[in-house]
This record gives sequence, structure tokens and C-alpha cells, in this order.
Amino acid sequence: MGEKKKLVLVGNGMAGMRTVEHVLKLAPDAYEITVFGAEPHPNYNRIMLSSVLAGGSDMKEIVINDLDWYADNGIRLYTGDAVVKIDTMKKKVVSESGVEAGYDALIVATGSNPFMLPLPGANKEGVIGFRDIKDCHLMMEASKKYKKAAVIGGGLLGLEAARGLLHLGMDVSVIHIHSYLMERQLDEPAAKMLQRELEAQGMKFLMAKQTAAIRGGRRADGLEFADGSSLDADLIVMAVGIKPNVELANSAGLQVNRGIVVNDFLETSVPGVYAVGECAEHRGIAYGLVAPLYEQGSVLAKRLAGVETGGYTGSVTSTKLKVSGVDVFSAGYFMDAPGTRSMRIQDDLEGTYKKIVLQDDKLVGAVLFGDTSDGASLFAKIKSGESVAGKEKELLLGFPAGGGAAASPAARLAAMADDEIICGCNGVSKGTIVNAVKDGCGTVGEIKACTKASGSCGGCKPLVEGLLELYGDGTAGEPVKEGICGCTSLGRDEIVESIRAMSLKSVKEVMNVLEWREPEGCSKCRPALNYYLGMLWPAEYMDEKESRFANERYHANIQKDGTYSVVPRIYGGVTSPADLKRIAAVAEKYDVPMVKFTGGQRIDLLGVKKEDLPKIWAELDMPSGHAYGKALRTVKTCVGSTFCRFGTQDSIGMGIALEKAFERLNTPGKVKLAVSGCPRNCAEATIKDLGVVAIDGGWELYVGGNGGVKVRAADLLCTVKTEEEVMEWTAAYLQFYREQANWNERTAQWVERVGLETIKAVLENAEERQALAARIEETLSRTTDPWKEIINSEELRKNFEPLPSAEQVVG
Ligand SMILES: Cc1cc2nc3c(=O)[nH]c(=O)nc-3n(C[C@H](O)[C@H](O)[C@H](O)COP(=O)(O)OP(=O)(O)OC[C@H]3O[C@@H](n4cnc5c(N)ncnc54)[C@H](O)[C@@H]3O)c2cc1C
Ligand SMILES: NC(=O)c1ccc[n+]([C@@H]2O[C@H](COP(=O)([O-])OP(=O)(O)OC[C@H]3O[C@@H](n4cnc5c(N)ncnc54)[C@H](O)[C@@H]3O)[C@@H](O)[C@H]2O)c1
Ligand code: SF4
Ligand code: FES
Repeated sequence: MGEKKKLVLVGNGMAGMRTVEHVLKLAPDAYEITVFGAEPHPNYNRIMLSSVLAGGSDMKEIVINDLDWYADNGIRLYTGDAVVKIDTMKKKVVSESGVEAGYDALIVATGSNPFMLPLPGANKEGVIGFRDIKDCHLMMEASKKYKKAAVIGGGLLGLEAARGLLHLGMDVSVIHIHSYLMERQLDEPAAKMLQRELEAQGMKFLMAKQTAAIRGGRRADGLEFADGSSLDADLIVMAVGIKPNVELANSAGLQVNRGIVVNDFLETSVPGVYAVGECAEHRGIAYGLVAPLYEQGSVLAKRLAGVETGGYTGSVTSTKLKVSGVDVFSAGYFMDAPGTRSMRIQDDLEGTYKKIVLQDDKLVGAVLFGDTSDGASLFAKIKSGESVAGKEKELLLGFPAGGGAAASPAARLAAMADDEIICGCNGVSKGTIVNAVKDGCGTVGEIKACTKASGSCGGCKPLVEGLLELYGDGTAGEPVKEGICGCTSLGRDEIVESIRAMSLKSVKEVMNVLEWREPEGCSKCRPALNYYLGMLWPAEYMDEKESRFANERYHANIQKDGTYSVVPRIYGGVTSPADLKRIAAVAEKYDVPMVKFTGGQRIDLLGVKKEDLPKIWAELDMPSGHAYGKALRTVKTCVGSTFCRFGTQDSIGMGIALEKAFERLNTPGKVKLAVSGCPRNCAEATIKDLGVVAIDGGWELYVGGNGGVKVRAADLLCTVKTEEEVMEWTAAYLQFYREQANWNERTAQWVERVGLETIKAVLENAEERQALAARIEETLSRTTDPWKEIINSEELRKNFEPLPSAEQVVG
């Protein structure tokens, strides 16, 4: 073997070092390698700085290659020593401390610098970017001394910084120049849902605000805005984008636009000099996410190792916000544009949103909020460019992993194709991970070491864990265990049983004792635990409002424009002139833009401002119709024997009695009832969660019906003679559903899952039926009307006050 060539890397960061790792694998003996890093650390996972700040990781855990690794691989490393000159004629670099290193091949991987707004006062102490370990330390230190932080920029970095600062106990305001957050990754509906979720975590927002200056003496003490308002702040983090770090390349005479111009083989304008990572500009794009940079690194490594490669042709990117409790995913071209078609579903109650964008017959973009489990599959379709003609609805409603959106995480993973990418950052497919598992990797750490999957942003960790559980221990293909979400591997029954057996009494306690992976949980497990605790301990458990979706916290449905809807309870759909007058007066007084009848025979006041809600409730003086919650919604009735000539029973009376008995009941999913006065069934009782149909001399009870996305005709549960029996069977059935169903499972899914015969067997046993009815009574005896509670509590009313403007924050 001839003498080794000299490879020098300038920039000991993520892209450059990934390239070196590849070179070592492909051609371990080809180069004598020297690395210069401006930071005084070995190579670390910059992405995880957000997690360090938010308390999810330790600084020690984010080191990718420790000093021993460099030594073991024969790499000469200079840390804390920036290269200040590249001499392309003499083919050598010179560092700040005077070290000179000659090269045959030089990689420039100097990354980016945060873009610092050139504002008056921007050089004051306390004004920082968020890019490296030093910035992270500065924020941690500031949080010990100061209270108020301002983050300028509501993009990925700004929001992750703000979440970290909240975790550190600071009062955090995000100042964003646009009217909605993350406009580079999200459309407006998803961004508004995100904002509401972050507000619920305690973040404050000043939207459509332009910062004009930074106030203060030596240290910053606040911001001034272009509209004349201001905000107090002791720490100011600028997160308004990045700019490629090209100073060195410029002075060396490399061709530079926004970034260092490279071709498909990462070659710069000077022979023997390559650029990779955020500092490089390929076909006009300088990327700011690791996945494309790693793809570049892999091509460059092949080039340097003399392995054939087709070159780098550019990347479609996807992003996930790394804020615990919030699931956001965006990929490709997600905005509507001429020539594209889009489809979307938004469920304000569940707090989920999904948009897919199609061009010709291809999927070109997607935005997901609340449930991002389809992200990997959608991204695979975007990247492959395959035709999705005829499958558009399937893509929107969920992948057919044996059941689409409702399928379990394990079923979805099992149904994924082997070439689908699980780890977006590192481009690792399901097949590669499964092979690693079959080859003996028994932990996520081992899979990471072997495939790199989960080693960067960590977003794919739940999927990697899922694959480990599915294919581990030689039981390939058979689901071993599936958790209710990525935070735990425990299923619903195990959790409920543990809560009962160990007398766990709060969401936090459940997460601690049952060793949740995410200390704060997520938007799937928090509301589920809140429900299970309330169901098991009706007497003692204090509902945790912060674990509920926004609609249930505000007791009103949020509409697409951010206003709310008010649906008062109208028992059995029967109203009175006095109630109608009051509703009309309120609608006029508060300029309610629309008054509409709902499908459930209620009156809906749409377009109400949040701050008007308590006043409107007070003036209506009617109970909440719970049109926003997982609760008994409506009991629809036909006119029945009171007026109808076909009516055999008093359906209105029965409907009102049922609604009065079970209003305010918390249930795993929403519950709709109906009562028809004869088998003509004008109240459509057989597509309800529970429908009552009068027959001669009695009543039939139907269960598990649904008239929504997937229509299901209800099954006949029983035929009874008296009204008392209808009440008892209804009570027992609802309580059995409350106790047995998964949170968020409608009765239709539940009945199908457990089988009608199982439910019948329990309810036909009079003793069990009465015990269930007694348990629901205990719960019902403790419910209160949420609107009244808010009207009567000054503290609760504060949640409805408009957000303070910047001036008031100062004041
Ligand atoms: C807080 C945070 C969270 C992020 N989260 C994500 C995420 O979830 N997903 C994602 O895909 N991306 C994320 N990113 C972006 C990702 O970290 C970057 O895209 C990636 O680190 C870029 O790699 P790079 O090697 O090009 O640059 P860097 O990792 O910045 O490395 C460049 C290195 O070069 C050094 N350097 C510069 N000039 C010189 C010189 N003259 N001499 C010697 N050394 C020099 C720098 O000090 C630096 O260490 C995040 C970024 C931050 C800051
Ligand atoms: N989860 C992730 O994938 C992740 C996390 C953090 C950072 N990153 C990456 O790090 C880089 C930096 O992130 P970023 O969020 O700073 O960049 P960005 O460019 O994605 O977002 C910057 C945001 O700041 C806003 N802004 C611009 N000027 C402003 C002003 N004067 N006042 C208020 N707001 C203003 C913009 O509207 C934009 O939304 C990006 O490449 C990003 O992709 C990714
Ligand atoms: S269901 Fe029967 S009783 Fe009720 S309105 Fe229709 S026809 Fe009349
Ligand atoms: S998706 Fe980021 S580490 Fe796997």
C-alpha cells in the first residue's frame, strides 16, 4: 500500500464528522485525517441542545464521538482552534493558534451562524443566538438570575428555545414577525393549533410584531417594537434563521453565493477542496436540517474513498418540532399553489389536523398536527414520487395497516414496507432496523450504534422501539407489546390495573411510577391518563385541566378562525319561547355572526370571542351542552306519542329523562343518544352510540351505532318493557363502556372490538347491571356544570381574558 493521502476537515460538526465516519468505513487506510474545530468540544449532537435545555438530555449524553474515538481512529484533532486561512496554492490550512496542516483533500464544513438582527442595542449583554453548547450554558445561567425571556422568531429553533426556557422556569414571550407560527413549515390552521397548545404550556406570543430596538444599559432589559409598544426582557434569544458560515471560504477565493457553491459531488470551484453541510450551497439551496446534509456526506465520502456514486441530486425535506407534548410534522411542498390540489381533515376536539397536497397524481407535501404517526409513510410517498391516484382518501384518512387511522402503532409498523424510512435524519429504513434486530441488536442503543437510527433528533425513537418489540426475541412479525403512545410500552389495561392496584392518584404520579420515557408525557397519554384517573377515582380525583384538549379547557369548540361556538343544553331538543328570547338577545348583544341548528337538534352560536364566553353563558342562564367534550352530547328525539299519530311511546319524555340523568358525564369518546317513538325511527336512533326505539308495549335499546366517517348501524342490545328498565340498562351500558373502553374509542369501535355478546353477557346479569348502574350514579352525583363553575369563579374567569398586549406586559 502506498503512502496515505492527507485529508483535512475544517469544522468538527455534524455534517463534516459524519463524512469522516463514512470515509473510515469505506476506506479505513486511505487517509491520514486531521480535524479542526472552533468549539472546545469533541463532535456533539447539536440537535439535542434543545433537549438539553428542556431537561430531556444531559450534556454528556449528546457527545457523538468522544476524544478516545478520535485517538482510536488515528485522527489528529484540534479543538478550540479555528482555521483562519486556507492556502489553496500550497494546499495547506493555518489555524488560529498557528498550526499548519497540508492536505490532498480538504473538506470545509463550517456550518452556519445564527442570523442576528442588526438592531440598535443588539450587541448588549443578554442578547444571544441559539447554536452551540455555549449558548445553552448562557441560557441556563441566565435562568438562575433572571425571570423574563424574549425569543425573537417563532420558527423551529425559536419554539424549541422557548420551550427550554419555560422548563428553566422563565416567563417566556415569543415575538414572531408573521401572523402565524412556523410559516416555513406549517399552514395557518396547523400553526394556530400549535400556538394554542403552546399557550396552554405557558408560552406567550406577540404575533405580527417587528422588533425595532433592544433597550437597556450594558445588559439588555427589553425590546421596543416598530408599532411603538415594548416588552420587558432580561434575556433575548434571536432565532430568526441562519446564514452559512462562508467567511473562510470567501477569503480563500472559493466561489460563494449564499453558501459555498458545490456540484453534485460536493466539489467547490477549487480542485481538491470540498464543502459539505450547512455552509454548502447545492443547486441554489443551502440546507438547514441534518438529513440532507448526511446524504451529502455519504456522497462525498464515496467520492473521497473512490467508491462509485451517482452524485447528490438534492433532497426533499421533512421536519418535526421537538417540543414534548406537541406533535407537529411537515414535509415537502405543503402550501397550496397553482397546479396543486389539497385535502385536509381537522378535528378541533381531538386537536388533530392533517393536510396532504397533491400535484398531478403524486403526493408532494403534508402537514400533520396532533397525530404524526403517518408522517414516515407520507414522507416515503413524497420522496418516491410514486402515483397515488385513487388512494388519496386512504392517505388522508390513514394508512391501511389493517385499519387506517384507528390501527394500533404495532399494526402500522408491521404493515410498513421494508424500504420505508423510519429514521429521517439518518435515512435508515425499516428493513435495515429489522435486520439489525434479527442480527442480535437487543436495545435502542445497540440499534443506534449499528444503524445510526435514533442517533440525531431522536424523533424516530418510538418507532425504533416499536420495531424492537415487534421483531425482537426471535418473534419476528408477531406484535409483542404495544403502548398507548410512544411514552410507554404499557397498554391501556396494564395502566388502568396499575392505577387501581397501586392507588395512583395523579397524572404525574402515574408517569413517574410507571416510568414514562417522556417526563411530560404527550398529547395522547396525558388526556388518556386524566380520563382513567377520573373514571377510577370519581370521589377523589381532581380533573387536570392542563391535560385536556383546548376545547375541553375552554368548554367551547374552537372554530377555524380562532373564535368559539356556544351550544347550550336543550334537553331532548325541546325549547321554549323564553329560552329562545334569551338566546336571541345574547346573539344580538354580542354580535354573534351565526346562529345555527345542529344535527343534534341544538342551537349553536358561532363566532364568539373567547373573552365573551363567560358573559354569554351567564346571560343565557342555561347549562353547558357539552358540545365540545368527550361526554354525553345530545339526546335527539322525535315528537313521539305526544303529537305523532304513529307514536307508541312518549319519546320526548324519555329523551329528556335520559339527558337529565346522564348530562355532564365524562366518557372515553363522545356519546350521542336518540329516542324514536316508533320503529319508523325519525330520530335516527340506530346510528347513535345508544338509541332507544319504542315498540308496542316496550322499548328496544340499540348500541354501537355511528353516523360519522365510518357509518355503523347499531346492534340490538335488549328489549325491555318499562322506562325504569331503559334507565337502568342505559346506565349500566354507559358505565361498562366508561370502564372498559380505551380513551378516545367511540362505542362503535369498542362494540366491534369486544363483541356484542361479551357486553350482553355482562349486562344481562342483573346483579352486575345494578352494580354498574350504582357506580355511574356515584360519578354523576359529583358532576357540576362547568359554565356555572367558571361564571362563579374569578380565578377561572381570568383564563378567558384577552392576552395582554405588549404595552400591558410592560405596564
Ligand atoms: C438547537 C438546535 C436544534 C436543531 N434541531 C434540529 C433537528 O431537530 N433536526 C434537524 O435536522 N436539524 C436540527 N438542527 C440543525 C442541525 O443541527 C444542523 O443542520 C447541523 O448541525 C449542521 O451541521 P454542519 O456540520 O453543517 O454544521 P455544525 O453542526 O454547526 O458544525 C460546524 C462546525 O464547524 C465549526 N467551525 C466553523 N468555522 C470554523 C473554522 N474556521 N475552523 C474550525 N471550525 C469551524 C463550528 O464551530 C461548528 O462546530 C438544529 C440546530 C440547533 C442549533
Ligand atoms: N426540529 C427541527 O428540525 C429544528 C429545530 C431547531 C432548529 N432547526 C434548524 O435550525 C435552523 C435555524 O432555525 P430557525 O427557526 O432560526 O430558522 P427558520 O428560518 O426556520 O425560522 C426563523 C423564523 O423567524 C421568523 N422571523 C424572521 N425575522 C423575524 C423578526 N425580525 N422578528 C420575528 N420573527 C422573525 C421567520 O418568520 C421564521 O419563522 C433552521 O435551519 C432549522 O431548520 C431545526
Ligand atoms: S319515529 Fe314514529 S313516533 Fe316518532 S315521529 Fe317518526 S313516526 Fe312519529
Ligand atoms: S428521525 Fe431524527 S434521529 Fe431518527
